[in-house]
Amino acid sequence: MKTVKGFASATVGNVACGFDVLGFAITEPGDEVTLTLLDERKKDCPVSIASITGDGGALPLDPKKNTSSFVVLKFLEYIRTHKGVDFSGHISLELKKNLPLSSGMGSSAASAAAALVAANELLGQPCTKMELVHFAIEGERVACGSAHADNAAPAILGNFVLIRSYTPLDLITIPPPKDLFCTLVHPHTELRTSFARSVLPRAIPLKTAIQQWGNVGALITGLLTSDYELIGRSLVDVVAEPKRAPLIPGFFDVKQAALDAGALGCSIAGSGPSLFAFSSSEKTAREAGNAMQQAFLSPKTNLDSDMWVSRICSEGAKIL
Ligand SMILES: Nc1ncnc2c1ncn2[C@@H]1O[C@H](COP(=O)(O)OP(=O)(O)OP(=O)(O)O)[C@@H](O)[C@H]1O
Ligand SMILES: N[C@@H](CCO)C(=O)O
Repeated sequence: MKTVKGFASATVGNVACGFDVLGFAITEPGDEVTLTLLDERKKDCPVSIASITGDGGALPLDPKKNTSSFVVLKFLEYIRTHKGVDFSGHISLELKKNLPLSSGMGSSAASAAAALVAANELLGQPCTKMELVHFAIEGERVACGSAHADNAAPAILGNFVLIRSYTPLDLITIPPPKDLFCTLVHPHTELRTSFARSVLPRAIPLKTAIQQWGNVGALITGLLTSDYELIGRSLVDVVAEPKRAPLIPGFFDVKQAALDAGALGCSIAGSGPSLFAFSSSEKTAREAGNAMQQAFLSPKTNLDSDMWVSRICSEGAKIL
């Protein structure tokens, strides 16, 4: 009986201006998926979920509905049709859910990415990490109805990932500047990605688009040249943030608290309700996080929160 444990960390989608085209991974927290290879197939499905812990009973045990098992099913189908690997055994899956659900921290993608690296290892690495990204993206469709890649791709590949094109998928990995630190603050409230997407406009004025793609280009330049000041002034989102900010209690106060504490910039993490901030030192990143948590605790919002300070993860999903 062979057992493999995979790990994938939280990710931040959009990075302010890069709606659905830019995301990055942090080093912790993350989800863990343990896969055990059994000789005999149970029922007619090659994957079953033996246990899920840390989700308070919220997540589906149906292998076609949980992102972790769903993506393994897609992976098995792919290696049968494209790699000639006809898997006749059974995979039993245990999910240790460390990321909060509907948090904006790429929770559904982390489960999928951890399961995929474990499945790939279990079956002798038939796929590259780049191939695994395709299945992880399909997992996002199961989670929220939209196959966006800005959590799934960095969850597998690490670093910043820019999605130049979805069809065909063209991903560009961007290593982080040396002294860039991320503060992630998760207020204790949920916001479903599917709902946060439903409030967005279907079309945007050309003037708005011009502002947005100017910032995306500048942010990428800032990352590639380690120009922290440029990174900070490019963290501007005129498309999603104005529509989603009202869904996050105290958003503007929390963002201002981060900036006042010296952060380079601050915006919604993915679809929220978490916020992320960038700083050019760990000390400032911690001070920004403390200030953001205090702002969430103000009488107006009175929300407890969790905070993580991390460098950008350059490793991606891994075997533990
Ligand atoms: N393994 C899983 N982990 C988390 N959510 C899952 C998982 N499998 C299925 N889901 C479903 O996905 C939904 C949560 O996804 P959602 O995209 O809202 O959260 P998120 O991943 O934290 O957000 P974001 O993509 O904004 O970072 C829930 O409805 C949940 O039932
Ligand atoms: N790009 C996605 C990320 C979800 O975490 C969105 O903003 O809906």
